[in-house]
Amino acid sequence: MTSKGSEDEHPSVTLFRRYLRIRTVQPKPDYGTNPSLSSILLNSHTDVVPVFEEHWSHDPFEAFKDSEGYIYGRGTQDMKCVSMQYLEAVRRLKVEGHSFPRTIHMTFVPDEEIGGHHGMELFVERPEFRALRAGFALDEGLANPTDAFTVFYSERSVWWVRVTSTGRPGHGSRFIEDTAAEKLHKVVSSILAFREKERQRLQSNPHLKEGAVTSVNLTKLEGGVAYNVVPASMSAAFDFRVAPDVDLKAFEEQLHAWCQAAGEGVTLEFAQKWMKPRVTPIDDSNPWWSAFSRVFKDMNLTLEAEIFPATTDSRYLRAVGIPALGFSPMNCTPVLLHDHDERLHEAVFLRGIDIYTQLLPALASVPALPSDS
Ligand SMILES: CSCC[C@H](NC=O)C(=O)O
Ligand SMILES: [Zn+2]
Ligand SMILES: [Zn+2]
Repeated sequence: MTSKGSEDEHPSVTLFRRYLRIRTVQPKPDYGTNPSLSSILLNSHTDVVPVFEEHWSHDPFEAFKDSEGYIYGRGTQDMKCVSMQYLEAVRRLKVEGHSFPRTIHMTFVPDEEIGGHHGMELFVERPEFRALRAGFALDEGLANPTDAFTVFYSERSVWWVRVTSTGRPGHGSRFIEDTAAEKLHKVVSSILAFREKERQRLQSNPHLKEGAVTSVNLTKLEGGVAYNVVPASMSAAFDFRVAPDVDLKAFEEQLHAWCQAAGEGVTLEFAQKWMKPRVTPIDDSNPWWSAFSRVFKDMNLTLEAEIFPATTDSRYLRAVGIPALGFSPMNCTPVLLHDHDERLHEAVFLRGIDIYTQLLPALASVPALPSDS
């Protein structure tokens, strides 16, 4: 038999022949990996967000595939596709007998959808994580409805803020002075005016993408006991996503100033307050970026670099000094993460494996860097 190995060959013989193909010839033996170099980390989270089954065309956990090839399911985009593409690309490269100077690690982590506080946030502090010696990481991105692919080099800081307003209570028929509602209304107006300013700034500049401006939404209003009782306290909750170029200290002072301007007894508290925005450089000063972007050039694929509008586990990786890019290989695909009828075309999924099969050798072959020693 002269072929590369066949189905009737004993698997041990196939392995032996694969080993023989690795050129471990002195004086430059290709031993495969160089463990003195930092590794590549392929991260994905395994949890998914809840579903409203009544709004789905198909059972969201059946992985239904329609006659055109669209696969429906929670996690098809966010981000079970990526976990499986990593595995399939690595499997393909191993079957083909490749080895690279840098080790490739894959992590499958929990709890990302609820902030990663019991997942990646803890993991990056563990000795087991440090032992991976990750020099660069890939994590999730978003689909792109056009022919282009999007890559994310930073993300906005999540700030969840509750403003509580206290004031004078009384009978609902009276003109009571200094009510909680009036003061809360002032703060809500200030914050929503800021929201409108940022919205306009985004809308009027075609060069700005969503992640480059700060967003805020009023997401909860709480308080009150009865129609005819003026309450002593009311609160409003806001979901801020602060752009990475914002001075966070000054922004926090602005929030306090809006509360103070509304009157006495208006305070704020944070339910989430990310204070470590980081940006992975996307120019040739960053050899990881050079390797990553070169693959897209070579494959003749368009790449658009953006700031991730929400949060991912990449923030924890970047905060401990690991350059990370958020990338989910889905072009020509509407952004359906967290949505009803989340779906992905099987051809896009398969193409993604091809892309990782090109990307991983390039990243795992980045020559030794000063940061490796
Ligand atoms: C701070 S916990 C929130 C995490 C969530 N991540 C993905 O959707 C998000 O809302 O961005
Ligand atoms: Zn996700
Ligand atoms: Zn998600």
